[in-house]
Amino acid sequence: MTEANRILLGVNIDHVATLRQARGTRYPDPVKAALDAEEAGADGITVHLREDRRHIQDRDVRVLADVLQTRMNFEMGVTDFMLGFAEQIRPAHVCLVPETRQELTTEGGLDVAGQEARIAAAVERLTMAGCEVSLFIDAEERQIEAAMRVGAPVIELHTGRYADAHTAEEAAHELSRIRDGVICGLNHGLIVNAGHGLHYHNAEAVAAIPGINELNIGHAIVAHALFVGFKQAVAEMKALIVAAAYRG
Ligand SMILES: CC(=O)[C@@H](O)[C@H](O)COP(=O)(O)O
Ligand SMILES: NCC(=O)COP(=O)(O)O
Repeated sequence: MTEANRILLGVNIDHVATLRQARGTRYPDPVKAALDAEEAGADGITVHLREDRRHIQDRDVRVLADVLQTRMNFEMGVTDFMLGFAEQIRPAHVCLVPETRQELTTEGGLDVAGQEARIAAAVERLTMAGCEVSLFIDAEERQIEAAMRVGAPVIELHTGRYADAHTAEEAAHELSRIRDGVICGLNHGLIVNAGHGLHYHNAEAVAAIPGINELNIGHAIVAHALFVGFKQAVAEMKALIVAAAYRG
């Protein structure tokens, strides 16, 4: 395998915490899931500390920061509280995401082009704290160019529209938008990740896009883990995307 067809898997453990929060129990523990994921080949662990704390809690992030062997990708909305929290924790990666309280899940990409000064200030604060900042955006040229202007070295392209496509034509169209986004990001010197809604039947096509650096996948892995165990679920996803990237 060469640098050109290497792909990384970031495992999002939010929905292990969703199950715990549903009953207010101490289990299942997302920290245990993170450690199992690392043993099974995860290259990093993603957590989204939502403003409404529906899944991951502040303590989870603090404990993970102490115990992870790989690296944390900390997803957060652009708020003063979250910026201060990230400055304390100093995760290796911070991914800025849009957030509304009522949404079922993250619905679209961050509008970087529409709020460049605000995002640039956040990127600068986080960079000063030693975090590599990525922006979770739609695969649109104007958002990718804005990401570059605000100084973020990394973008994560939102694959939700591809994942939610109802027909093969729609999926092909959304996939080609992601492919164009990857090319555009690389041409602007950015590291390009992707994620959201990817599962065992749709991730390969995204992994096969040349130049993509990392896929962040959570819900599908946690769901599959119910039947095969967490390590096996992670190992299967890792094998699937690595093989797809290798085939190209
Ligand atoms: C930003 C993103 O795409 C994911 O982290 C997603 O937010 C997972 O958590 P939710 O299901 O709470 O949206
Ligand atoms: N940023 C996307 C992510 O971390 C995982 O999203 P999902 O696989 O839970 O939809």
